[in-house]
Amino acid sequence: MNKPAPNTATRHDDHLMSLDRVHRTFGALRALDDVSFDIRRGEVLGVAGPNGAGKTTLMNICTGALPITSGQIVFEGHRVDRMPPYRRCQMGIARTFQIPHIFSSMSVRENVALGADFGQGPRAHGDHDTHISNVLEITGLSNQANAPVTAANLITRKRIMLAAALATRPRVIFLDEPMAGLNHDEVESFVELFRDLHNALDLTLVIVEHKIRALAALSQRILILNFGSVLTIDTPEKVLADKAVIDIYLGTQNLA
Ligand SMILES: Nc1ncnc2c1ncn2[C@@H]1O[C@H](COP(=O)(O)OP(=O)(O)OP(=O)(O)O)[C@@H](O)[C@H]1O
Repeated sequence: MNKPAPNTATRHDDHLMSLDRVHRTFGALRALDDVSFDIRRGEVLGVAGPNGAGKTTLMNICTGALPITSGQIVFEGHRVDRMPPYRRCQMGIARTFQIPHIFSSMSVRENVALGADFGQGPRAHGDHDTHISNVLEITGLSNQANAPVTAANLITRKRIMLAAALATRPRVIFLDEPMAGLNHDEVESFVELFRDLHNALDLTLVIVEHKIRALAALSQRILILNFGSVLTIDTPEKVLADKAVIDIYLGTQNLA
């Protein structure tokens, strides 16, 4: 695959990905309305906001599931907003979904191998099997690698989807509500897992999550979307103390 020419005008070494005046409309509805922000290399960026604020749409336009209406998205100096999902994936942009997208008729290892195949491209590496084994190890799936996925519970399905995303050798993973449906102990174990992944790998994580305490524990910054616009983007401490954020979002959340 030929790499597109770098967009030097918008390149910034600290910025892995930049959104510039991005709009996404559905008919008259502005799901994303003039959204501009940068994702910093190596950060965990939390994304939160009320229902319908545009969080999933943001994931979709960054990863290629939806085109933008106007604006631009730059990743590692390259315009990516017109690229299909598989090309963005090969450049290092991966995602996971709120409801696990995995193949139940396949084994855990086969699901992860599909991710590795999908992520191949200009960054293809040598030892496929070792890479898959390493991903299974770091996601805690080694001891069930050859088991069929059929009987897996929700948290295991989420681990398999995460492992498949990691197998693509991403630079950034967009995670859409990774803690949804998990109980308190499972949330704690996922927070630990994300911390371990973030520390062990050269990874940037963008996490959409309603479980705001877990999100604050993980993130260096939190972006709050409201009616398709960026209300604020700052440290968890500042965002959680922001009166506008409390009024439009946190006041309606269960913070227990
Ligand atoms: N394919 C679509 N067609 C029409 N409208 C859509 C489509 N996808 C999203 N929307 C609308 O865009 C707005 C933003 O939706 P989105 O799913 O991005 O919000 P969200 O912040 O992820 O919400 P939630 O927290 O409930 O998941 C909503 O008003 C939604 O109804």
